[in-house]
Formats: sequence, structure tokens, C-alpha cells
Amino acid sequence: MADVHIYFGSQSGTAESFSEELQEEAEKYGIKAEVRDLQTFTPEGFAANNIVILVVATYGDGEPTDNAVAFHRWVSNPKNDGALKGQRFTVMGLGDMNYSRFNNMGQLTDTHLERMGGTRIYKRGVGDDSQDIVSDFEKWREGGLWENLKKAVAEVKKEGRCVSLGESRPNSAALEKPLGSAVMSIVRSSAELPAEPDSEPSEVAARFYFEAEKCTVAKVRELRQHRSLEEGLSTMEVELEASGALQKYTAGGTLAMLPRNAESDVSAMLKLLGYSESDLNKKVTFKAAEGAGFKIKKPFPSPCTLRDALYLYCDLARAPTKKLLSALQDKLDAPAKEFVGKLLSDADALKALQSDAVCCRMHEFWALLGVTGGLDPVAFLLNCPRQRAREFTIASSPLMAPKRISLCVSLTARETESLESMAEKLITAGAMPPTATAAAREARPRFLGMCSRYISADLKEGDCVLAKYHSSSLALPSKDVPIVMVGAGAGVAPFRGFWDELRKGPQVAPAVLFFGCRNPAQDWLYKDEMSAAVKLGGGCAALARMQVGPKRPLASLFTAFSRPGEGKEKSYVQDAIKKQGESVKAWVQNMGGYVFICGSTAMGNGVLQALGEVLEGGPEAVDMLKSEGRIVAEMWG
Ligand SMILES: Cc1cc2nc3c(=O)[nH]c(=O)nc-3n(C[C@H](O)[C@H](O)[C@H](O)COP(=O)(O)O)c2cc1C
Repeated sequence: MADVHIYFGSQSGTAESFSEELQEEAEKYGIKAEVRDLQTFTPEGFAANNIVILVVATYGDGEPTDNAVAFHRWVSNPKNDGALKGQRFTVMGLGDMNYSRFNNMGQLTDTHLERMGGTRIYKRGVGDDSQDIVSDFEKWREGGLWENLKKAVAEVKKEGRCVSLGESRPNSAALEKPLGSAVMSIVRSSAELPAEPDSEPSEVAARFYFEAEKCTVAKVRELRQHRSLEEGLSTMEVELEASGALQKYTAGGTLAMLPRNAESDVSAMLKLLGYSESDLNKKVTFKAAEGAGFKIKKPFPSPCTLRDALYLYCDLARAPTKKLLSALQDKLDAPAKEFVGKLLSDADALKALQSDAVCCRMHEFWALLGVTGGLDPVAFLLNCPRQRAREFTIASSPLMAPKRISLCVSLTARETESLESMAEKLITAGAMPPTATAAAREARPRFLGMCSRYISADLKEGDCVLAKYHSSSLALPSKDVPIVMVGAGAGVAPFRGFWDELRKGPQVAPAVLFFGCRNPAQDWLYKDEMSAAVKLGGGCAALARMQVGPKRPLASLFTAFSRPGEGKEKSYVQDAIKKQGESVKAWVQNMGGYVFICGSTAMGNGVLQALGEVLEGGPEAVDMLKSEGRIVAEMWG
């Protein structure tokens, strides 16, 4: 039995990979650790552990990740008080400071474990994904975790747990063989494939592929008046046919969608793996290396084509991870093998390679290393970082469009940093050949976001994508109270769904929209629809009565343009809020209204600050309204 059990609650894989790092590092300290997915948690199995580390992320609005729901229910239940008597624990929580319930799960897990009788052996860690979550995790690990764990392990060995636990069985997940024991087949036709044994997803990130719905793209259109991919200017509306569980979607909810790698990344990777374009239709499957008889863990749904494996399930837009390098190292020729060995033993060099600012792509790394082919395809496909689904706020309402979900997606684009300084660091560390400097000087194309690039440049009507729906805190209240919506750019997405819902509903209290963009002639998204949703005559009752045609649900529209053109004064949505300060105060504080904010973090924080200036009670009033769920902000970037 392991000395320490590391459980993770993870949605997109960060908590899972941090747990794996802890397991690996524990070995250096002579501690036997084992990682477990909270999905496989059973009360008896969990309670039987002497020392546990919980690495848990927070999702939704302060909620557990999908794989931690059952665990969270169990630890929250006061009936289970005392069930963990004598267990030693520590918690690392992952979250994002932009959410009002920052790190809620880390905090609650820590409190519940103590309430249930556990003993905290080391302080709770707090990771903030809006800043540098990797450094937060490192600081927590290095601030005394290992000393305290060693002490706890020695105590347990000497004194035992000191509590009778009754009958307890280890978690069945621990008995399964690891993924490393799988082998891959790649053949021309499905008929040649060996039978696949029963299997399940290997990692949290891979679970999405098995659970998501396949949906057809019904429509793709540019929403900006001026589009230029070269300048990184594009905002697309995507309409997806809502299949299966997606038909239960709500306005303001979240849709996670899986992107595809760019063709150039796949072509370069095919060569490195010893394949060519003509192999893309070959079928790939996995089976256990030691023969049938136990379940294997699948990296992605198979049998599938090599095309899907490379385009959909592998993330080729990032540098290799430690896991992938370790898996490939043995089959590399010298000197690449030695360079990779050096890289694996040097945390700073690895960090430089994986820096978000540089964004070194998978094939760029191998080119700098001087490797042009011969990578082991089985090790690559099993261990390559998985492609993550990207989340978007839904821009439609099921009341108006029950079978179609719209998304509004702006292209993420920025100048790419050169690879040169990263290559120099790795050369100095002995983890790259000196020839890398010249190769690293070559110009690189502009950095484009993985999913927004795919949508802007590649997605077509009739394509099929994998998508999954999640509810969110952006939802209209059931009461008839004022609604203040504030969105800039693609941040208008949920409000398009909202004005459609308001059009169908009985709302009498005013609903107003503050909308911001750069230039009204170039990027005013949904301009016609938005204008057609606003009451005529600035809300004048007499004019409203005269109105014909569909209901106009918005009492007012306030616009702000940050680059309005020569001679015109620029303004931002926060300026418009301040200008309408008295009305905003009356809607929110006198009439019990709600404020919804959606868009970039900079814009959202500016709006929150402006609200702090116009509302009675200042920033404290804003905090109070946030905690009551009457100011809801969804921010990104
Ligand atoms: C849709 C969504 C909702 C989130 N909600 C919260 C939240 O309420 N509180 C919080 O602190 N962090 C929240 N986060 C941030 C995640 O907890 C954070 O990014 C974490 O590192 C993810 O870990 P994982 O990759 O293991 O799932 C949210 C992230 C997403 C994408």
C-alpha cells in the first residue's frame, strides 16, 4: 500500500497533472505515493488511507469539478463527521481570482476534512489561474510540504493510524494497470483491427471526448463589418445543431467545444512520426500489452483514424510535456536522447521551454533539437498532451432557437515572440544543440488562439464538432426586476440570448444594454439585431404603444466606442456606466435589479470599479451585490 494517496478533482487536467508531479517528486523523498481520480472515490476506500493530499479545482460558480461531485457530497454531509478520524491530510486548491467564489472547493475541502476528524499536516495551498498557477503550486510544494509529509509517514509507520477503521477495501481504481501497458495497432481497414477490450478514458481531459455530443455546424458567418485575418481581426458567429443533451441548453450557459489542430502542425508531426498524408485514413486502436484480461485506459476514443488522433486529440500547438519527453526518450538516437535527458533533469530549462509567452509548438521543439523523424508513434499518441475543449458563453436562447446553439467567437491574435532566448537558455543548460540558435531566429507566424483560429479560418457549414454544455451563473432572474447588461466585443454573446428571452417573457421592469466596441463602422456585432431590440423613442410610453412588429425588449442601449475615428471622442463601457450613474443606482439599489458583465478581464474590472463609484456604499456595496449573485461577471483573457 502507498504511504500517501493523492486525489485530484480536475476538469481540464491541471489538478491531475499537478498530482502526477507530486507522485513523481515523492519518490525522490523516499515516499511511495499513488494518484487517484476522485471519480473513482468510495467512502470506505478513501477513509482507509492514512495520509491524503487533495488537489482540487473549483468550477461553475464555486462548485466541484464533475469528477469530484460525489466526493464533495460525502464530505459535506454532517452525518459523516468522524469518518476520517486519525487521517492526515493537506489540500491544494486551484481556482481563478476572477471568480467571486475563488478557490471555494480548496477551502471547503480543507474545512470538511478537519470536521470529519482528519488532521491537517500542512497548510492549504492556493493556486490562481489568472496569474501564475504553476508558481503558486511550486511555492506550496517547496514551502514545507515534503518535510511535513516525511514526518507524517514516519509517525504512521511508528504509531499507526491509532483508530480502528473496521473493514476497508482499497479503491478498485488502484488495482488497474497503468496506461503505459497498452499497445497500438495502425492498419488500413477496420476489418484488420484486433478486437478492443473494454476500456475507459485515461485522463480527466480525455473524458470530454467520450462524453461530448457530436454536432453539425449549421452556419458560420463573420459578424464584424471589417474582417482581416492578417491583422487578427475576426469575430465569428457559429450555429451548431443542438444534438442529444445539448437540447437542454439555457441562455447564458457555457458550451465547451473541441478545436482541431492546424494543417501545418499535423503535416510536420506526420513526418516526425514516420507517416505521410496517405496514412491519415488508417485506423488506430489500442489494446493491453500483456494480452486481454484487464481493462486498459484509453487516451481517446478508438478505433479512430490517424487523422482524428492527430487533428483532434493531440495538442500540437504546445511544447512537449515532461510525460511525453520521458515516454519518447528511450527510443531517441544520440545526441537527441542526451539532450532530452538533460531537459528532464532541469526544471528551469523545462519551464523555459513551456513558457506561455514563447508558445513553442510541438514540431518547432523537435526541429530545434535537430530531430527530423523517427519518433515512436505509440509512445507519442499515448502520452502527447491532450487537446482541451475551449469554453464559450452561449449567444442564443432556447426559447427562440431550441434546436440551434449560437456562439460568438473573437479571434485571439498577438505577435509571436522569437524562440531565440528560450533556445539559448536550453543550450546553456546542455538541453539543446548549439545549432538551435540559428533555427530559433527564423520568423514565426503571428500567434493565433487554438480554437478561435480554427473557427475563424477552418470551420465550415456541415462540419462535425464535439461539444458539451455546462450551466453558468449568467442567467436571468425569475423576478421582474431591472436588468443591466454590460458587454464589450464578443462579451455581448449572453445578452443576445437574454434579449431574446426577454422578448418572449412578461418582463416590465427596464432591461438595458451597455455595449462597447472599437469602431462602430467596423466591429459593432449584431448591430441590426441589437438596434431592433431597443424600444423606440427612448422608452417613451406613447411611442412604445404605437410600435408595430416584434416586441422590443430593451428599454435603452448605451454604446461606447474606443476608436471611433478622427475627431470623435473615445469612450469605454465603464464611462457610459458612470454617465448613467444615477439611473444605474436606481435600477440596482432602489428597484432590486441585477447587473451582468461579460467580456475581457480588463473591461470587467473597469466596470466593477465604475459600479463602485456610482453605487451607494462604494466598492463594499459591489462586493455585497456580487456575493448575493446580483452582480455577475464572466471575464476572460
Ligand atoms: C467555466 C469555469 C468556471 C470556473 N469557476 C471558478 C470558480 O467559481 N472559482 C474559482 O476559483 N475558479 C474557477 N475556475 C477556474 C479553475 O478552477 C482553474 O482554472 C483551475 O486551474 C482549473 O483546474 P483543472 O484544469 O484541473 O480543471 C473556473 C474555470 C472555468 C473554465
